[in-house]
Amino acid sequence: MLRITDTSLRDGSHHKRHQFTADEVRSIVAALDDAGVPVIEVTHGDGLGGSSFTYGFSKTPEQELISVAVRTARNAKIAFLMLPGVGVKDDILVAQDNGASICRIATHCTEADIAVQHFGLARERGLETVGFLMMAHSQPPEVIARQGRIMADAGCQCVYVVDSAGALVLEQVSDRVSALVAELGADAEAGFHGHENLGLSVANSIAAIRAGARQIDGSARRFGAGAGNTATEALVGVCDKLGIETGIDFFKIVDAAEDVVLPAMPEECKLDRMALLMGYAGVYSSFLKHAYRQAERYGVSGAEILVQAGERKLVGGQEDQLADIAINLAAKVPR
Ligand SMILES: C[C@H](O)CC(=O)C(=O)O
Ligand SMILES: [Mn+2]
Repeated sequence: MLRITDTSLRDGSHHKRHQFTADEVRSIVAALDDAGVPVIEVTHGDGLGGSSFTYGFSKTPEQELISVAVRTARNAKIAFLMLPGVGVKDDILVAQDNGASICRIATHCTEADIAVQHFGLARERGLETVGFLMMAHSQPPEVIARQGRIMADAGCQCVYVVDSAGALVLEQVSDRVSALVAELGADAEAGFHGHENLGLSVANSIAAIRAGARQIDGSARRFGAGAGNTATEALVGVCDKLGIETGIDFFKIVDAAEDVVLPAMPEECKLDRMALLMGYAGVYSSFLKHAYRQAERYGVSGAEILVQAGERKLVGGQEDQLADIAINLAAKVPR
């Protein structure tokens, strides 16, 4: 059976500027769990420890949200995300104490080695592990496979191709997933996390499944960074039609997305000019809100900030450079 992880309560945190309340988490987890979603990810958008000046402060401490999610879910497992350096090993232990059982560790797709000790700790403590190779469009399949091998050797049980920029197009997904599957063999599974910036997240997820991915991320109502993630409910419907079992009830997940998740969203995730530019230029989806903020602050074009972020090949953690680009634009510094 394909395993779908719903990340609306983690990737959606970017879109909500990390302002989830305990009540929202409670009602969304209850609805997703009732629909049969097997894994629900809950954390600050930038992972454990993300609540900060750089990334934006959480309204409710993420560990409290994790506890609420664990107490609410009857069947779903609760996962958390951590980026080594943003969070630290102790954060993993606290999340486990709060009842989370799946530890997802994300690195830029050339830097898997910074996660080795975190995978080791998570496995030692009996947590299930997932590895995220972020900005996977920026490296060819063989590099993704080599980096996946580093994660698997460190104890990662499923390595994800993460299309953080929503920039991958169909075969570019299957080529990366196939390379991972060939490299990992029986040592670990492969997964895929998509963004909708070029309107391809469901199709890309199917390409990933056909290339051998066993785990796929979705977000109900696409609640996520940029144009949002693969809509969980659309993915479930397409999987039903293709005969791919997910264990999720299509009618219940459609209702959950519309009646419970949508009311918690500040607005729908839009496939607009800014999102399309991100997909086209290969820009990290979670830069979107930061780009809007800097554009407003310095009176410059948000679209131009994103285009230059793509030219600079910025990666997650370089949010401060968006301010630098905006300042240069305002001062009309030639690039
Ligand atoms: C920390 C990022 O938001 C992880 C992610 O969802 C992505 O790279 O995409
Ligand atoms: Mn994402």
